[in-house]
Amino acid sequence: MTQTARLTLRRPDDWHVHLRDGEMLKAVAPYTARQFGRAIVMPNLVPPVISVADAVAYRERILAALPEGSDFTPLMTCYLVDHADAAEIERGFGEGVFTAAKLYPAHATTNAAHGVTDVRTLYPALEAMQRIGMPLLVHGEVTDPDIDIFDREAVFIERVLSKLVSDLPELKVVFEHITTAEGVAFVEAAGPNVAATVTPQHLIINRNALFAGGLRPHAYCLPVAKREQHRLAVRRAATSGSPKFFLGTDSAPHAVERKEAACGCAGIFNAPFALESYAGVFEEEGALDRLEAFASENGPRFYGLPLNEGRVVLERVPSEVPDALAAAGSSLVPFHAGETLPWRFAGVAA
Ligand SMILES: NC(=O)N[C@@H](CC(=O)O)C(=O)O
Ligand SMILES: [Zn+2]
Ligand SMILES: [Zn+2]
Repeated sequence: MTQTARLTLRRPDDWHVHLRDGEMLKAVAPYTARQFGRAIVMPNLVPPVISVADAVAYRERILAALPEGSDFTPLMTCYLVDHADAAEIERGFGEGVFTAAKLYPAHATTNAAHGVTDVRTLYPALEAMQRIGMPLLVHGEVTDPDIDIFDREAVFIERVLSKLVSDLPELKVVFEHITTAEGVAFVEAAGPNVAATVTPQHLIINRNALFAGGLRPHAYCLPVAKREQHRLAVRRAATSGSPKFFLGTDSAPHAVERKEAACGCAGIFNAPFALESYAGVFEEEGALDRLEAFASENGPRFYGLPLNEGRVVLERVPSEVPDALAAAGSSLVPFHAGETLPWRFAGVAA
C-alpha cells in the first residue's frame, strides 16, 4: 500500500476554542492562528463575555495578541445567562460581532458559574436566534450531582436537548464536543439544523487514559472521556463524511500547576498539534480523503459562512510533541506530550 506523503487542504477553521485572556491569551493565540483561518472563541472568561461591548473589547485583545501579519479571524460568542437579553444578542449578531451564543448549564464546566439554571428563561433569546439564523452552541451535560459524571451527556439529551430542539425546530444547534454514542445518534437523527463538533482527544482517548498507571490530570477535560464503545462511535461519525460533524478542538489551556493539583482544572491544551492529531485519526480510519470536509467545509457551511480561500500543507513527517511549552510565567502540557505523531503541519501553502 502506498502511503500519502503530503496533504494539501483548504485552510481549516476551529469551531470551538478557549483562547483565555491576558498573558495566557498572548501565549496560546498564536498556536491556533498558525493552523486555522478562523475560530469560534468561547466566552467563558472571568467575568464572561455577555454584552456586545464585552465581545468587541475581547476581540481587540485577541487581535492584539496575534503575531505580526496574521490573517486569523476570531469569531466571537455570547455567554448566555438566565433571562439573556434577546435584543442585545440580536444586535450583536446584526453588527457582525457575535457569530453564535453559548449555553453552559450552570456549574457544568470551567468558568460556568454564571451559566444557565433554567433553559426556559432563554426562550425569548432562542426564538430571536432561530429567526435570524444565529447558531446556539451547547455544552451538553446535566449538572445534577445525582447523575453519574459519565452519564451526564446522555441524560442532557433526554432532559434538555430533545425538548429544546423540538420546541425550536429551525434553530441551528451545535452540540459541542460530543463524547458518546447517544450524542452521535441524536445528531444523526436530527434535522440538518443540528450538528456537532468533535475534539481530537475524544477521538483518541477513552476513560482509561485518566488512570493509566496512576492519575493523569492532563487527560482530564469536560465532558470527560467515556468508554471505548463511545470513542469508536464518535470516530465513526467524525470520519463518516457526514456534513453534521466538524472540527472543534476545545483546546482549553490551564497552567500546569492548575492541572497537577489536588483539584485539577478540566481542559486539554491541544492547539499546538491539532491538525496533526486529527490527521492521524483520519489516516488510521482510512479516511484521509474526508479530512478536508471535516476540517474546512462542514463548519462554514453549517454556520453559513464562506469557505476559506487559502490552503495548508500536512506532510507525513514525524512531529515530536514537547513535554511542556512555556506560557504566561508557567507552562502548559500539550495533548500528546512526549509522543511522536506521524504528521507534521508544514504551514500555509504559498
Ligand atoms: N473542556 C474543558 O474541559 N474545559 C473548558 C470548558 C469546556 O469547554 O467545557 C475550559 O474552559 O477549560
Ligand atoms: Zn464545554
Ligand atoms: Zn470548550
